[in-house]
Amino acid sequence: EQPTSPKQFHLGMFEIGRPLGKGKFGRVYVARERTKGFICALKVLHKHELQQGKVEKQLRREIEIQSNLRHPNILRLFGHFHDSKRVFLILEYAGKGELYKHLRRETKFPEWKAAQYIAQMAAALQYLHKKHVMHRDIKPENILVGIHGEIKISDFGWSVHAPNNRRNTMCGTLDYLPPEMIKPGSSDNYYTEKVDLWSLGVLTYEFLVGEAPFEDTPVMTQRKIARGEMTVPSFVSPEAKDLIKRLLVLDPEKRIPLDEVQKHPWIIKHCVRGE
Ligand SMILES: Cn1ncc2ncnc(NCCc3cnc(NC(=O)Nc4cccc(C(F)(F)F)c4)s3)c21
Repeated sequence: EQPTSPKQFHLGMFEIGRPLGKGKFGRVYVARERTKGFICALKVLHKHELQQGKVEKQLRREIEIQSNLRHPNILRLFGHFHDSKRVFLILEYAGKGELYKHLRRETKFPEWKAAQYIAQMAAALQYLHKKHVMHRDIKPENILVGIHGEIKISDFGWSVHAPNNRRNTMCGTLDYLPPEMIKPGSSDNYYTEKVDLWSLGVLTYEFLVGEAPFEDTPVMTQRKIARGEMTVPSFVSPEAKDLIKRLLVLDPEKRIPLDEVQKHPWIIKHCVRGE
């Protein structure tokens, strides 16, 4: 009989629904798999754009890394297929869409909500780091919200296995880059998964304040990051400020580890046990 999870997918298997958004490299649609009515998100990438962007290897790495990840706060990549012109990613559908849209609409999150999101991020990052995978592009734009309000880290297009001493020129915002990825390279400027701890600190700040801590012109942002120069507004609670300060530490080795993030007083205060 028909194998339950056919390894071969093709476009005819899906009924395409509304567009969910468009990224740099392609669009995403809700899709329903015809035989079982299974709802997913289908990301369509155009091969010529991937070739022009010289990112085919990155995409293969993303597919390889993400197909082995199973965590409630990490968006699943169920499979992929291609036709003559396009590559398709079959992704878990996040029912409440993009987190950054919620953040922009609400300006900033109340401390209880920010703490729950950061606790879920820390759990997902702990799972990733145990597999020596660093995401390297943690920011609100890469976080989706599931139907039950849980967050899902997504878009592993920049993830790699740690440690990594190749400097991929990152595109997009500088706001989330840690100092060790900004400093002009001494030869041994390799970096580890601790880069995600810095980004978690930037994310905590942005959830509570509504803007990134080093936001400025590109040149000034790089300088502020390299010096760890930022101020936390007085409306942020002392506990939240303490966690931000322990994550935004210039020396990667001195950043608070993820298991201590999950036991931090600010997280404990807002995350009801056994929730
Ligand atoms: C908006 N939205 N709302 C609900 C919802 N539910 C699920 N998904 C959504 N959106 C898609 C989220 C993504 C997940 N994984 C991605 N991966 C990727 O885009 N990879 C990728 C692309 C181009 C180039 C490269 C390369 F080569 F550079 F590596 C890598 S995008 C949803």
